[in-house]
Amino acid sequence: MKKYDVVALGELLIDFTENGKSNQGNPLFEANPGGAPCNVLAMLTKLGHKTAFIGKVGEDFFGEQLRDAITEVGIDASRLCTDKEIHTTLAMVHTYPDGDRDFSFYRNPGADMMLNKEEICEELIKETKIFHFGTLSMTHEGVREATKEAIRIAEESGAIISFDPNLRPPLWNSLDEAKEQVLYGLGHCQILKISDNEIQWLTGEEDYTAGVNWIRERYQIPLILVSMGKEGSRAYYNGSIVEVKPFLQKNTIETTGAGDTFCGCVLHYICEHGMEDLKEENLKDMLTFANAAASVITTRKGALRVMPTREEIQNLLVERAAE
Ligand SMILES: Nc1ncnc2c1ncn2[C@@H]1O[C@H](COP(=O)(O)OP(=O)(O)O)[C@@H](O)[C@H]1O
Ligand SMILES: O=C(O)C[C@@H](O)[C@H](O)C(=O)COP(=O)(O)O
Repeated sequence: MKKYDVVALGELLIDFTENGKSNQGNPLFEANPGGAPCNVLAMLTKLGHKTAFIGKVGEDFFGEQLRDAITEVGIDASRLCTDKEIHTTLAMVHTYPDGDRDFSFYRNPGADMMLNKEEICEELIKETKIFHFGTLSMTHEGVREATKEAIRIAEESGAIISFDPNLRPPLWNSLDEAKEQVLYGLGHCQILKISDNEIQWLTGEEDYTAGVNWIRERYQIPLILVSMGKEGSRAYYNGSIVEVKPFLQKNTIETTGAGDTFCGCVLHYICEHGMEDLKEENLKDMLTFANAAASVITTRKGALRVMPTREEIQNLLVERAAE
């Protein structure tokens, strides 16, 4: 019996989310704990799963805030390292009127990039059913080596590997380098969550199914999820393709963390049902639950601390089914 359901590695940072204007008319920003892999764990923890995080923050005020936040939501933070010299990574989140967002990162360098191979705890990774990662931990050499070491251990111990590229182009020296690392991720995962714009960029295919076929001709990934923002999501599993419409909300304010919430719910479903022999009705249930949860997060600022409860998600499902 493994101790953890999901262990994730990657960035833990502060998302400065725009929140109104000061009396002088200057923009105000709210310091929300964020970082894609930890957002995923926060959703899983909310649904009752045992999770742990591997990453690095600075020995500073924001680093402490982040350690407190992930501990408070119930993620095991025993392998969250601190860097004495490099500050915690920060991201400014610029929100558009429809809730969509863009990031400006303050990471030159940032503490999340300073994680190194020696800090990877083999014992912890051996104790997880699922290992999850993205590509912010692959933008620079040292942390990339650490990520690959963690993947090696996870593979050796028979964990299911989950990958969400979360491509942030300004963080890469070149997009060719980004592509090379995304392809590395594809070669080492059994669950891929990829967004509409990422699959188009990676494969050169406008059509998502053609994009998935491009991936499948090169890599054997049993479960591929394409998240399509306001269009909902699709699951590709063996020969099945299932699409579920989104749960549009009247009060969407910003979509940061929607993809991570969605991904957390997919991993939740896999923790409960396994990866074998998923039927179309399973895939539909999984996507419906994940879309519903993700839509709730678009009505809240931040994500990590405010993940929906199982009850909130179920209430939304019941409410929409009755419409
Ligand atoms: N504006 C929105 N309203 C309702 N649901 C949304 C909205 N944007 C995203 N979602 C839900 O969140 C999921 C993930 O969002 P998406 O933007 O595709 O991910 P990512 O943040 O990784 O780019 C979507 O599949 C959809 O179900
Ligand atoms: O980790 C990142 O890539 C950026 C973070 O600032 C943010 O918290 C995030 O994870 C957004 O993820 P998404 O909106 O779910 O794609």
